[in-house]
Amino acid sequence: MEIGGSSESQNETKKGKSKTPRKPKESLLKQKSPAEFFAENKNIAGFDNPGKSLYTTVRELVENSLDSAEAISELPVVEITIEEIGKSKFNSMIGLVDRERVDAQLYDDYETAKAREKRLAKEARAQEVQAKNASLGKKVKEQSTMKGMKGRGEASFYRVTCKDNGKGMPHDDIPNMFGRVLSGTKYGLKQTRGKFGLGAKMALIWSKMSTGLPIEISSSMKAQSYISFCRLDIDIHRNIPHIHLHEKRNNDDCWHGAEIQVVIEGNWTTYRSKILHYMRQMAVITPYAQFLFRFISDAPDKNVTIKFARRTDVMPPVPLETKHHPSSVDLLLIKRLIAETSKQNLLQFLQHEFVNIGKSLAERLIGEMGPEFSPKMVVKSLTDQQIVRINQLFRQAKFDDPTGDCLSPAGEYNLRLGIIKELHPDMVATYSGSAQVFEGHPFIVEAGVSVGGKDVKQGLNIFRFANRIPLLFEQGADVVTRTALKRINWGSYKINQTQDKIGVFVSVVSTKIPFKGTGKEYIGDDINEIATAVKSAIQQCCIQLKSKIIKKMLAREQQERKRNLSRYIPDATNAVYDVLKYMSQSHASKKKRYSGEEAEILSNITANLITKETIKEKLAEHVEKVDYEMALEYATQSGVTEEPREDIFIQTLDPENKFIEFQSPIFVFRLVC
Ligand SMILES: Nc1ncnc2c1ncn2[C@@H]1O[C@H](COP(=O)(O)OP(=O)(O)OP(=O)(O)O)[C@@H](O)[C@H]1O
Repeated sequence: MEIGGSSESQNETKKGKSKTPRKPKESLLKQKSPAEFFAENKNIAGFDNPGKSLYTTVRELVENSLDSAEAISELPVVEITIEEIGKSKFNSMIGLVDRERVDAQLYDDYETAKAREKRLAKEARAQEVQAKNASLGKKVKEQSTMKGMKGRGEASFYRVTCKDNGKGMPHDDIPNMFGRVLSGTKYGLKQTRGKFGLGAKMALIWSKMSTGLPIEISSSMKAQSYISFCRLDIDIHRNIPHIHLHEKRNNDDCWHGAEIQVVIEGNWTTYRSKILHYMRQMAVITPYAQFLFRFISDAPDKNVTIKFARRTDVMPPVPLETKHHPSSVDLLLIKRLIAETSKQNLLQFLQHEFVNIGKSLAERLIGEMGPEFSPKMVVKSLTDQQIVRINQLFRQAKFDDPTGDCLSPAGEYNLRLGIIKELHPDMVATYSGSAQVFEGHPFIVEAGVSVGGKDVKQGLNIFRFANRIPLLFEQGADVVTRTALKRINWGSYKINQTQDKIGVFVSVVSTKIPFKGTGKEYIGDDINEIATAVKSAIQQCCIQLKSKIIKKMLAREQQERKRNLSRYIPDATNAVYDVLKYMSQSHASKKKRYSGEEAEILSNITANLITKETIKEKLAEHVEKVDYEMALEYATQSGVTEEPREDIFIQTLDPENKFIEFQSPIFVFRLVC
């Protein structure tokens, strides 16, 4: 790849036709370190602009904290604080003296008197239009007074701190974990939120680019007598940590976990809602974690404190590290596995370094490779050609699919809890699919579909999760959105796609999520296996909902019928009474004689023993009876043998709040101790 060139060589190109003999061309070849590459292309890691960088920094730190607590089966407690730092405070932090503007015209936001006049006139006109619209009851748009301003404007700085109760980090590893791009502990074949060994370093690179300040890490591992403290930044060109301070401090409180602090440029105003949505959705998919989110500003009215309480103590099982499936490997990987294996011969290597290759299959595979292969041959002596042969066979042979045992899906219970907590829907259905396979990697799709609820807009409200990370960006291209919009016939499940308030929650877990880009923002729609599993999981939820919806519709119709019949009771009473009165008069005056039961009724009318009130009561009783009989008939037909049931969820006793909550979609029952 040609990256830039020396000024000399550029001059040469410009001059082009010079007749002077050319000097031998200097080589244009240059190298870049991974840190340099990501610093120059930070958008591919989710650091597109200051606002998005603030969001991604929060994400990366929170996800590391959750991975870390879950790795030691500790119910996560994560505290995240974003502290706004004014320009003066920031300057004093870096030892820079504030300076007043002297040459005003030098600045990008300088406005000439004429331009100011023009702008004010325009704003006044806009205000007039707004006032007019408001008086007509029309929606008014917020006016931006600084619209059209040139330049990047004043930067805003934030100190982001994330503290957890996780496993901490070994003292000596901390510098590389935070100061060397593409280094991490999550490269193994395991379901984790982190994968690339990049996130925390990107936060540091961004802080270096925007504020020049280092990152600070405090960490202690379980039962460790000291807390490691490290202040470092990164040598971008060499991709190595540049350590300012690395020391051991007392750990008198026997704390374990990590606290990471970084000062970056950001934009809280534009990304406030994204960050809060992220935290809310993270709390939904991780109801066994407790989050404390704080935004601290110089203006106290802008402060935000949200505690997302733990809703359950049930943690999904810890994801397990697994071995490669033979259909997911390539030449490079086979070579690496050969270099790293502790097994001596080919038979042992095949048996122990891959899943789904038992002894007899390994023997058959070796037989199939050709006469120069044997079970006892030393695996490290395989030639390049022989490795190609193994790879070819792996691609063509049939292997059992990997099981999903190593995965840790959120679980239907957690998903349901999250949906109820988030949307308070009228009805909800959840489904957990069985493990499927994409390119040798197992994956599980879980889905939840809800109808109704508070703060839910009409139409589809889509919530996506991958390895239990909420995905908030690039929604349009994501497999879940596309499937919900285009491949589900909502009408056939009695759900109105545009009028109903529909919540669609889909969570995918895998040893390898095929994200588009390192920013982990969406899963493409081009993977058939995943698209099919997503569609089927949503459909399963819809099938469950359909029967609930039909029952509700029938109940509503019945209610309607009853109301309609009851509406006629007063008129029917008058009519029946008038007829009976007339008949009773004929009977009494002997104009027309009635006998038996009829005569008895007519006498009771005359004697005022049957009044309008009596008829009204009888008619009402009849409507009730008809309604009950119809309900019974419906219940017999549809096989309903019990009273309707409602799921309820019990929240654990929180030591701070002495109460237990029973939560159901329609009520919360609080037991105070
Ligand atoms: N809060 C933490 N507690 C314990 N270890 C941590 C913590 N934060 C980071 N680490 C360690 O530092 C390593 C590097 O973190 P980083 O965020 O750069 O990458 P990652 O999480 O491995 O992958 P990704 O780039 O996909 O997020 C992690 O693999 C982990 O071992």
